[in-house]
Amino acid sequence: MTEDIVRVDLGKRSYDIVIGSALIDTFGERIKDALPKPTSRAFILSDDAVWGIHGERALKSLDASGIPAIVKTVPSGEASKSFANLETVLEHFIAEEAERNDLLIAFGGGVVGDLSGLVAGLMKRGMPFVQVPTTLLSQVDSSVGGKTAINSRHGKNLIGLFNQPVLVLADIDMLSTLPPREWRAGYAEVIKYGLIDRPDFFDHLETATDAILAGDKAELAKAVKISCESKAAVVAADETEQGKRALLNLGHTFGHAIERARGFDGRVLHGEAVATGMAMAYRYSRQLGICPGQDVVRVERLLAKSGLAPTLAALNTGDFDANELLSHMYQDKKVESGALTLILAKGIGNSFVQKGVDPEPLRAFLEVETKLA
Ligand SMILES: NC(=O)c1ccc[n+]([C@@H]2O[C@H](COP(=O)([O-])OP(=O)(O)OC[C@H]3O[C@@H](n4cnc5c(N)ncnc54)[C@H](O)[C@@H]3O)[C@@H](O)[C@H]2O)c1
Ligand SMILES: O=C(O)C(=O)C[C@@H](O)[C@H](O)[C@H](O)COP(=O)(O)O
Ligand SMILES: [Zn+2]
Repeated sequence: MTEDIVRVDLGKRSYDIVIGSALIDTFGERIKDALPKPTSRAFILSDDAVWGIHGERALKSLDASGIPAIVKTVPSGEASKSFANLETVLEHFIAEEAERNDLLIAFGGGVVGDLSGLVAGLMKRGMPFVQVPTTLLSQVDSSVGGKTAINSRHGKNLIGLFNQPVLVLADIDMLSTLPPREWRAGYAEVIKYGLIDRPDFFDHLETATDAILAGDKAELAKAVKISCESKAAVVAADETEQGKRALLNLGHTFGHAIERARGFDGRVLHGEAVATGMAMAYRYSRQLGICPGQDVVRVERLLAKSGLAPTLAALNTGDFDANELLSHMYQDKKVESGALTLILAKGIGNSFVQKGVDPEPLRAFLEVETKLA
């Protein structure tokens, strides 16, 4: 398989996303240019499961390139995006005398990536970091764009920094060990790009879903590349979400409220919540009379075909309370002067940012959503 390179164009902080096969075997050589000095060490942050499966190969490659490595793992899962882990990881790397001219490597999914980016930004006021995303979700979304965060008891990603990596290495072969549920969750963010502004991509996904979720390499590489191109273009235009970057948040105001309602305990994964949140955004758009009903049906159908839940009930985690969901939505980072911002849609591939959302019709909508079968 040939490699694809997608550039994230951010002036001095521009970087490449390398998408390919067996990248991990040449990992050491590939990060050499990202090392601030020839003597820099690699500080690797991973999670227990990913490191158990892929760590040995990564270390072998670093060793072959003569790059010393210090490894720290955290438990797998969303609960690791916590203050406690942030402290543990920082103190561990500081005890190992990490220097600003060393390189931090995020080796894992979005949890490890979000935590690592924050660690890298805080460590001695900043050290460079490389993203090595190992889940579908992290290859198509979280490793790109520099949003880093941990969760607060009040909500999702509320403590964080914009901090761009210096390189992203997306080895699609690593996805061969990913559990099916994680494939599906990551695929929600792939569908998101079609829904935002790529109706052609959405059309393609309607026929290519089975192949992508079965790990067909050509289809997978194409989906990862298109997703990264879409995200890179938005990030280059609006790095810190002053405007159009908010489109990447389609389904997330609902989705993050769902995750918060379940306490980040793994019952609902991020991608699963985003899938349901996107269907809700489309249904709310239909209720407002701005989105054709047949587009909503297509969205719900593709999500269901992908093993994702178009409704809260289909998440199969019990009841949700409309008022609780609405109160969690008010912790969203897009809230302005106390008013909600939602990403709504005029159709498939035609999403837009709606500020100043009126809470009362939304509350009524949520009452209905929490009772849907
Ligand atoms: N920063 C951003 O722009 C951004 C974008 C989207 C999502 N996110 C965040 O990303 C997180 C979700 O990321 P995720 O879906 O990658 O979850 P994750 O990091 O929890 O990984 C999912 C699971 O898969 C396992 N795993 C990872 N790679 C594997 C592999 N190759 N083989 C076998 N198992 C593997 C992990 O151990 C974990 O149990 C959420 O916290 C979300 O908020 C951030
Ligand atoms: O990169 C972005 O911008 C996104 O919104 C991508 C989302 O998929 C991702 O989940 C992000 O972390 C959500 O951002 P937040 O600002 O709502 O926490
Ligand atoms: Zn997301």
